Amino acid sequence: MQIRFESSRKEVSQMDTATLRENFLIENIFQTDQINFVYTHYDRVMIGGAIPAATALTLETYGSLKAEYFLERREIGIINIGGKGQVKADGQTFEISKLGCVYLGKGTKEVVFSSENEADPAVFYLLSSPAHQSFPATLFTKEDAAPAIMGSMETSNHRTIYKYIHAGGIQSAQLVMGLTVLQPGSVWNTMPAHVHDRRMEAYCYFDVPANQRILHLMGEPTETRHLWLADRQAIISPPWSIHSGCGTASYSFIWGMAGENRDYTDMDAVAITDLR
Ligand SMILES: O=C[C@H](O)[C@@H](O)CC(=O)C(=O)O
Ligand SMILES: [Zn+2]
Repeated sequence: MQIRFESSRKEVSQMDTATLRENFLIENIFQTDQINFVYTHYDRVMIGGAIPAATALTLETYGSLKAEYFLERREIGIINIGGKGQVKADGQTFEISKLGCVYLGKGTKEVVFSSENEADPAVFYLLSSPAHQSFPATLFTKEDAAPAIMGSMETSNHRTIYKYIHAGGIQSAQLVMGLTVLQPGSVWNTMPAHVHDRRMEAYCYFDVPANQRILHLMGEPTETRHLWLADRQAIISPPWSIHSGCGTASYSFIWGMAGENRDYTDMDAVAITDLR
């Protein structure tokens, strides 16, 4: 497991492209028949992927967690961006289709990922944060998520936000998670941008056409930087950073946060005209 330490605002303002990418871009978590994680010290969030194809995959603990099992002191949100699959948690099986979400709380001992069809395997995005309290295992489909339409065609940011894990949805200790689907022809996410220094955030872009890219923006609002991301790549957003992107085609992405609260609307908006 790769461990990423924090960078200060000042350091980030002086990073070149390669250094920015080393610190914030997550390129290779999705590998067939593997579970891979990156551990970020921003709120101790773990960002991972699991593609069970030829075999089912069991979520194992990592030495650096010093825990008997992965979810001993953690909770996890799981969203499927691939074919139909299953998540088995302490004997309970959840069927999870594309864009479905399963939440598993602290104390869940055995977690197994599997796919219905090896040729079209489930692709599970995993986001885990420390938890002090246990909440029930819960499955949500995208229809359960009370979709919210945002933006407009005229400003190229027409998109649907599906909120799964948050104060008004699936209950958790601190994890907040959901996904956003851009309407055809719209390319901008999270514009106007915002910060929420009470919570870190991570984005994982998917359904990006192979020869297209996402121009992701980060940094303090008056000190922005950009990185080019491809399909199924994720990016860490420090609590003081904006997180916004523009695609060369329409796309979707999973967002997820951990920190001080679980209120989706706790954001400090940044006026477009104030960005630098
Ligand atoms: O704190 C919330 C997150 O940044 C995202 O939910 C924003 C987003 O999906 C969007 O505006 O497109
Ligand atoms: Zn945000």
